[in-house]
Amino acid sequence: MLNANALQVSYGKSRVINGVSLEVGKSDKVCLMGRNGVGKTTLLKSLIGLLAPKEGAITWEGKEITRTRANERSRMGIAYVPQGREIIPMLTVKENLELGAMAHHPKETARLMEEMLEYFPALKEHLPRKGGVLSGGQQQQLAIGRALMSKPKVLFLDEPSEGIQPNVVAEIARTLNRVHEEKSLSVFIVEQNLDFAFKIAERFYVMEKGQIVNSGNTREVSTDTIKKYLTI
Ligand SMILES: Nc1ncnc2c1ncn2[C@@H]1O[C@H](COP(=O)(O)OP(=O)(O)OP(=O)(O)O)[C@@H](O)[C@H]1O
Repeated sequence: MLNANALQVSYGKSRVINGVSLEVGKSDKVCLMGRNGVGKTTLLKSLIGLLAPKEGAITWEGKEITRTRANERSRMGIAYVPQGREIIPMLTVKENLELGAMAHHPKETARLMEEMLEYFPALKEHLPRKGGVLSGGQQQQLAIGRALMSKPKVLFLDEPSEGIQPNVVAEIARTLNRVHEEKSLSVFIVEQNLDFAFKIAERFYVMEKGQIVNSGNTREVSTDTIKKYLTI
């Protein structure tokens, strides 16, 4: 479904992604692991259209989208939950969720909201509250809910477990697996929390210094092998 081929991404003269190729299939569940600063967020931003690669190509359902803007990729079904969540603190929870449907599916907002609250019932009682007053875990659920309101085919999440209580992290894993199951949603998670990532992902990629250095099936690799890449 989404293919990246030999991507190179730089900030000015500093090259951060150096020849990355990867694939996210239909109804796939993938995690991308690696230490701080190896380029995971940079790679994600280039896949969703926030950073333009210097070299290489990205295709979506067979069509080249390397220079397609993020907004257009969102219309095609590519959604993104950024690191730090980026919910709008002064808008209510309901308004934050509505934003997800506004760009491409405004007429379906009510139906999508109902569906979303099925997936995240904990948000129901907070709908009239300002997003900024929610706990970190609730804000993460809100950010995922908002992304799902855009009816994505693939959801990219940047470190969704960061700074969140273990019970909420487990609930987020269950919900993502449920949406995957019921909607054939593809999920691509950037993570450093191995347990969480492996509760969801069927495949993994590991990055070091801007390159993919290991990949495979999560059931066929020992967690110790992956941990070696994550510890300093
Ligand atoms: N806007 C920017 N301008 C210049 N350099 C940047 C910028 N954003 C990131 N970098 C650099 O690019 C490298 C990769 O950063 P990136 O955030 O992609 O890594 P990461 O693996 O996602 O790390 P983390 O786990 O800390 O989020 C780092 O050396 C970082 O300092």
